[in-house]
Amino acid sequence: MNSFGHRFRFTTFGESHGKALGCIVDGVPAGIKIDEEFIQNEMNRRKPGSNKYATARKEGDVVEILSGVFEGHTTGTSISMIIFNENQKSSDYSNVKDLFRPGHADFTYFNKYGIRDYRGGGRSSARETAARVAAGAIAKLLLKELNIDVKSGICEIDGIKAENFDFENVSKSEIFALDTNVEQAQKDAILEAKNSHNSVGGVALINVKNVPIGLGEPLYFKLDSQIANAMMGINAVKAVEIGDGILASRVKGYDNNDQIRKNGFKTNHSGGILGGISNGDDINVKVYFKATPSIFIEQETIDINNNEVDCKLKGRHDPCVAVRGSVVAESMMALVLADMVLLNMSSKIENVKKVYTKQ
Ligand SMILES: Cc1cc2nc3c(=O)[nH]c(=O)nc-3n(C[C@H](O)[C@H](O)[C@H](O)COP(=O)(O)O)c2cc1C
Ligand SMILES: C=C(O[C@@H]1CC(C(=O)O)=C[C@@H](OP(=O)(O)O)[C@H]1O)C(=O)O
Repeated sequence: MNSFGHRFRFTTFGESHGKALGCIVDGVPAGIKIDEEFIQNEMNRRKPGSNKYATARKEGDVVEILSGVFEGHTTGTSISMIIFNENQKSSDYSNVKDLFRPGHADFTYFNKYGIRDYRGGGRSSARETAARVAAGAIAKLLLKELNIDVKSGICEIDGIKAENFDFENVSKSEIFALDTNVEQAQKDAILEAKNSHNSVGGVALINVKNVPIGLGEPLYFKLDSQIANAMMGINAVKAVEIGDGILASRVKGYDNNDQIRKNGFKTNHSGGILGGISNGDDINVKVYFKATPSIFIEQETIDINNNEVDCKLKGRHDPCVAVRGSVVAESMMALVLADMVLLNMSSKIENVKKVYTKQ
């Protein structure tokens, strides 16, 4: 069982080759209009089997809401949602039943638990991220009420930077014509890797607009630490950068500081976060996905009895997980922000009084 969040909480259940996956979202205020078409559209943006850049496993990823919604609005009780698996092909995994795929979670799951659902990696499969996107859609509906807008896009695939995207200088560029705009050279790199039975990695950029000042709980639940935790919890994510990230360690203070005028910050090197608290500027976060571990080139590994063996995989895999992963990262950002919005309501006595005293 995984749990996430303080006020706006969610947990997911299910395995990739089991009967179903789902989530429970708790702490959602009553009265939010639930747009089921919006939720399904979010699911469709992530779902597998939609194009040649994704795994061929075809799933409808249709979400059924089981609780917490009445006459189209949240009731303040926990919202549970279920997504039935339709297209498991577990026979693809029969030859890796007793061996560990390099780069996947097989080795660590088996050593930690002594038992492993080898079918698609079970719980370690990113199929679980479907449930996160369902939960994230509820968070987005809350954020929509506050006009907070979370978007994502691909800024790099296999080391190829998006042309319209000034990756080295995020804070000055007009980057946010986003929405998973994978450019042609990047698409070609994905197909080239796929055709040579290999895979590529990539970087997604998450941008949030209309962020109120004050989100984030110092000192131990800083907004940036919560975002990093959420992003690093996504399968295949190996690094997270807030704002200019690594670049901030390479430039001088004068060039990194965002100077302030009465109508706002002149630049946004910080990624919209200072002292763990949102400063009202856009939040910009880059999420680095490694190349898909399951590839179709023969590799060396060991089996559960420590014998050295060759590993030749079958099945259906994403040649580049960053593309669909960007939607997951966007959902995780929405979940963190929804949580922080609710937590922040009690940061000042004026806000508490607004709720508890008659106006
Ligand atoms: C959206 C998405 C799709 C993924 N698809 C695959 C896949 O088809 N095959 C695969 O081996 N790994 C895939 N992964 C990555 C694995 O789930 C991940 O590498 C594995 O669980 C090991 O975890 P780690 O890479 O975080 O250490 C995907 C990840 C994401 C986010
Ligand atoms: C099913 C999804 O992606 C899966 C993620 C995944 C992995 O190892 O993470 C491996 C593949 O699983 P399978 O071999 O069972 O098809 C992908 O297809 C999904 O995203 O919904």
